[in-house]
Amino acid sequence: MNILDKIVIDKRKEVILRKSLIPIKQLEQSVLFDRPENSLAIALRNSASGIIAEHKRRSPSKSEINQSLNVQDVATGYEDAGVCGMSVLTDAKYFGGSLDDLLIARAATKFPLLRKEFIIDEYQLLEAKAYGADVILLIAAILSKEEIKNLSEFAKSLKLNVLLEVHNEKELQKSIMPSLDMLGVNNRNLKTFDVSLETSKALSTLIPDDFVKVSESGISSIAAIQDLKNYGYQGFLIGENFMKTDAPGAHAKKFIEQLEAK
Ligand SMILES: O=P(O)(O)OC[C@@H](O)[C@@H](O)c1c[nH]c2ccccc12
Repeated sequence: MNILDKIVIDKRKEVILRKSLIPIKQLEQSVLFDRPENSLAIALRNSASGIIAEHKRRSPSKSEINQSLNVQDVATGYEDAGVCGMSVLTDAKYFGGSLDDLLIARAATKFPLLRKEFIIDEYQLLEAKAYGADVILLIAAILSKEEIKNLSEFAKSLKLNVLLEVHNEKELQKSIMPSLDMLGVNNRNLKTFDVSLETSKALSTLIPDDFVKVSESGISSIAAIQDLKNYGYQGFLIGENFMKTDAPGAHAKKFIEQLEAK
């Protein structure tokens, strides 16, 4: 069994437990529930840099990245840096994140927030909304076409943007549908952890132009972004390169300045 299978098995158990602890009604009563759409897709289309910066303490591929930072400082640092939006890992077991991280980031900022999670159930979309997310991630490798359709349509009804993540042509072919806003290509194979930016390049021509194209993972240089822009990418999801430093916001700021100077 690969790591992704393990994560999904644990996630199914976690969602059952969460549902029994917090009823849907309570999530819907969150003061954050009725917020208007705050579109990451539009922010990316209008941006010169297209950076989405991530909060990630650890990961199965890297174990520890940074355990000492405070999510509020990271969030305000990223917002000051001028990134288009922030991705917040909320999985606890494998990534050391939580829904409270999302809530803290929401309280501190106004830019679009992505709940970075292994979504398998509509309940997690209600949680995302209730804790302040504007965008959700759907991972094609763990969902059927039917599930992608149902979850993305439900997300749209909650005024959440949808970023659909693929890693190969087969996942892409089953996923293209109008209820998605952005198509992300993960350069990291979540089953083996191999990373190659060639994955984004190879899949770029197969993504219809009406979706904002996002390249995810393993991006650490200005040159890589310039290269990916030539393949039509408008969004660049960067985690470790910023999070491994003692001041992710300051590093994101410098990175964006260099990018915009080119
Ligand atoms: O830290 P990196 O290599 O810059 O990657 C960030 C992000 O793309 C990565 O964390 C990610 C992409 N898709 C995911 C799905 C689940 C968990 C994590 C991810």
